Amino acid sequence: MTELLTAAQMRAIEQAAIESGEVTGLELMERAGQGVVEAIFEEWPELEGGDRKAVVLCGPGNNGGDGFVVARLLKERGCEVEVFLYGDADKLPPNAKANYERWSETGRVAPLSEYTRGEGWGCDLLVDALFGTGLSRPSPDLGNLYWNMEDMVDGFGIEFGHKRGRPAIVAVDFPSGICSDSGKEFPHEDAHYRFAASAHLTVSFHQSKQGHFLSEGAELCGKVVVKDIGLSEEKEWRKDNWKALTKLIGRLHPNWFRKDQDGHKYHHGHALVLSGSHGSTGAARLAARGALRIGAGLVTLGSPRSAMLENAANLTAVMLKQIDGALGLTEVLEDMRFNAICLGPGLGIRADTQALVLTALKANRPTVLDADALTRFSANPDVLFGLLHKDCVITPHGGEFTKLFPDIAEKLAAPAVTGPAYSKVDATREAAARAGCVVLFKGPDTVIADPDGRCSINSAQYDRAAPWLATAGSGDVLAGFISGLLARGFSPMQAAETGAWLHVECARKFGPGLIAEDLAEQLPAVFRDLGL
Ligand SMILES: NC(=O)C1=CN([C@@H]2O[C@H](COP(=O)(O)OP(=O)(O)OC[C@H]3O[C@@H](n4cnc5c(N)ncnc54)[C@H](OP(=O)(O)O)[C@@H]3O)[C@@H](O)[C@H]2O)[C@@H](O)CC1
Ligand SMILES: Nc1ncnc2c1ncn2[C@@H]1O[C@H](COP(=O)(O)OP(=O)(O)O)[C@@H](O)[C@H]1O
Ligand SMILES: [K+]
Repeated sequence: MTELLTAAQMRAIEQAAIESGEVTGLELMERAGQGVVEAIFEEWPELEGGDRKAVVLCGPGNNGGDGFVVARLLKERGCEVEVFLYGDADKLPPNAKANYERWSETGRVAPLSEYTRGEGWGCDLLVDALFGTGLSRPSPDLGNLYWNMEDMVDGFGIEFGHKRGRPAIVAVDFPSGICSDSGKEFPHEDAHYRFAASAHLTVSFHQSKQGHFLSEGAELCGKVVVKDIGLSEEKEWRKDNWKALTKLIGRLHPNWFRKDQDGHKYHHGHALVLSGSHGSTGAARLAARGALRIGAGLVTLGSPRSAMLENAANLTAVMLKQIDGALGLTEVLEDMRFNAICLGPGLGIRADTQALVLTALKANRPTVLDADALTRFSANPDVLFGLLHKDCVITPHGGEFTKLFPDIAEKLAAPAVTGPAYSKVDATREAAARAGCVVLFKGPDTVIADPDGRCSINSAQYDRAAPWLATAGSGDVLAGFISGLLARGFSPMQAAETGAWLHVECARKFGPGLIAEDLAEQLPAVFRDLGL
């Protein structure tokens, strides 16, 4: 897993390195500029040599300082470079000022208004070094520029390489206008057209930042490349701060999923999934099949009497047991071999769902609550929070999250006014602390947090985009995946992270045309690809 930093964490790491004498701020800025130029030519080798023109837009802080380094290095590599500054050169921070002066020895710096007033783009490469991690408020006067950049990113590729006027756009650290912690744009009522820049390529430093993977961040960054700027491993700092670090879930190791060669089915747990009544049974069957495919030794679907025939006609490897209401569930759970429970998909939001949830939670087994098992508590979430325990995982989508945590959802939905803005990471952490269990908050940027503050993002963005997951029932399959992993003995956090990651892998394996039934059927191929 990779760690994602906030602006404050990046500054702390930078500060620690500078104070230890390991590096100076000016050296870091030079390496950042070098990293950007390296990434540009790696992405577009055709920009090297020949008659190429670059425009570099520099801002009033250190992001602008990186821009002056980029301008100098591009010029050294043979580009014709024009530089525009937003703000007052006399107020630049010291390192940025030093690089401004260095550039000024060989080139001119014009005010940004000269560029934005001009006709067309007039370059092959546009470097956005206006704002990075220090952006703290909206920039209404840049709305028009941002809007044009979005247009350029959308239209890119048609004439690039043939006709000047459709530049490749590179963002230094972030497309300007995005909050680096939350990925939100800073809106402003006076802004024209757009609130943040767009880019084809974003080059960041040392480690990715949270905002590259949250909210609008991923959409506007294009592609993110992270360049090493020689900051050390900062082991001490990490030891003190590990809980506050957000992880990006990456490729999982096959050992994670292997089954012992000599184990029998009860070694891998027995998951119980509760079905809704007749006519509402498909969701639970999707979850049950997901739990079985992901490796639970046994999976039983608990069905009310009214739906027994319907379920029996549609199940083979998944077993079926009649469970009528909370009393029936209490009796079944006397069998301690049921070591994971999944409730919610298709369960309905009547009072009997509440009774089932309360019974399941009192049994104190690893439990996944999804869909109706969450919605049922919209009017009284505190009743639910009072019973949830540390072995639970709840898996709300945006609507369910809002019903359970209305005040947190309101903060998350509020427009960013000052930076750093309240993020989906902040929201999920706060929700997990309140619920007292793992919360998996769905979306292309699925965020998972536990009550201790550990947090990770499962990204279905960039080259892991999986828009076909937005299909009815895919969340039910995820709930099943997580329950199956709980049955196998994964901890709630591990089960949620692993289930979410495999869910996206399955969607990508199948690709366009995916429907929920297809997801679990991709698991064998995904496991094989992992080397299992
Ligand atoms: N940390 C590191 O390790 C490294 C960092 N590096 C680079 O530094 C960047 C961070 O630099 P940074 O902190 O100077 O912030 P930056 O993004 O340039 O913007 C702040 C400036 O903008 C101003 N300002 C803010 N909002 C505004 C608005 N709406 N409209 C107008 N002005 C506004 C704000 O003014 P103030 O809020 O103080 O009034 C301040 O002057 C980082 O992204 C990376 O590129 C690399 O060199 C490598 C090592
Ligand atoms: N555009 C998208 N890109 C990636 N994943 C998505 C996207 N839209 C939805 N998902 C994922 O699909 C699943 C949908 O779950 P949910 O909304 O509960 O659906 P349902 O209730 O129909 O099963 C979640 O895991 C969510 O993260
Ligand atoms: K930028």
